[in-house]
Amino acid sequence: MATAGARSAPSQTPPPTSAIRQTPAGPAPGRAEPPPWQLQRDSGRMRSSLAPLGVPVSRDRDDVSVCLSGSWYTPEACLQLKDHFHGQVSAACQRRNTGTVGLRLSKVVVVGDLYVGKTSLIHRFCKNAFDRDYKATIGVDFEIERFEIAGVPYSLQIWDTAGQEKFKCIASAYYRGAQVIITAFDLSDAQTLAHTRQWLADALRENAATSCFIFLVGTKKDLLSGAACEQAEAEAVHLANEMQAEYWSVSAKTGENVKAFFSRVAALSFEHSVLQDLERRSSAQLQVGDGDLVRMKGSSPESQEGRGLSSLGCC
Ligand SMILES: Nc1nc2c(ncn2[C@@H]2O[C@H](COP(=O)(O)OP(=O)(O)OP(=O)(O)O)[C@@H](O)[C@H]2O)c(=O)[nH]1
Ligand SMILES: [Mg+2]
Repeated sequence: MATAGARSAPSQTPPPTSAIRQTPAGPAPGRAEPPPWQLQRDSGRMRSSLAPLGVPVSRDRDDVSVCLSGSWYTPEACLQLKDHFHGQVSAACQRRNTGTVGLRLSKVVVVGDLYVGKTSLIHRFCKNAFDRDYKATIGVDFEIERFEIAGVPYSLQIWDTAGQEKFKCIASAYYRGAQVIITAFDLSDAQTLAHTRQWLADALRENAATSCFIFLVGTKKDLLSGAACEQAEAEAVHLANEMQAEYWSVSAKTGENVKAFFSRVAALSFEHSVLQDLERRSSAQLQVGDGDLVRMKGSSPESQEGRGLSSLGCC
């Protein structure tokens, strides 16, 4: 597999408050970079937590070391590589000052050709199950997955959309409001990779590119090996670069990389949500602060009307 750069879509420059660092090169082969979160199973559900914050220790390194190990890491596709949450996010988590983030659902939309394995990928993650038989998704379906990240509850609403043409108009009605877009293709079918451009374009028609994380995910990794796999991945990494997407390859059948992939999705969107919330609250506070200043000067808001802001100064 490979992790490659996520884009938090704006331009390629991370927003000022973005936690995601661009890393010029990956860790040495076999040396796992300390992951920012760790995974726990809780009643069959995936949970992720960052504990303790900022301390480079993981009790469950396997998935992350796979995705970051040198043999899979592809720096040419990597726009950003995350190894720590943004300082403001860590601090907010420690102070339990994450606002409404724990109450909201972050929307993840999975798109791609029929039969590429979108439903299977989601089921592997959410239910730890795999079905060999194909049952086409009709329209859309969704799963809600709850996490705990750094002690903060966090939920992803994962939308599974139909790849069949006849259901496309139903499915596309659900693209709007996505925080994460996952474009999936079958590693053993080059056509499905070529089609991901169109799938992404369709999803972005309903979403501001600057507000989404985009992933390109090659499925059915178990079907390929050796040179064929390398070739397929090289092409995918190339396209991921163009899309400014982060590339992963997974197998719903064996479970390879599935947990690590969704953990990354959760971590990135969690961090983004917390930063957004902090920004929103600090600008709201600024506005309230202005009002307080007016009152502190000893006059009612009404009496200030008609007086310019300059008249509120201390002199
Ligand atoms: N070998 C292998 N087969 C897989 C894998 N993932 C899915 N499949 C098989 O591929 C077929 C299609 O999988 P689905 O998950 O239903 O595909 P989909 O993308 O949801 O299809 P639509 O709902 O029609 O868009 C099924 O027969 C799955 O068992 C995988 O990782 N490895
Ligand atoms: Mg499906």
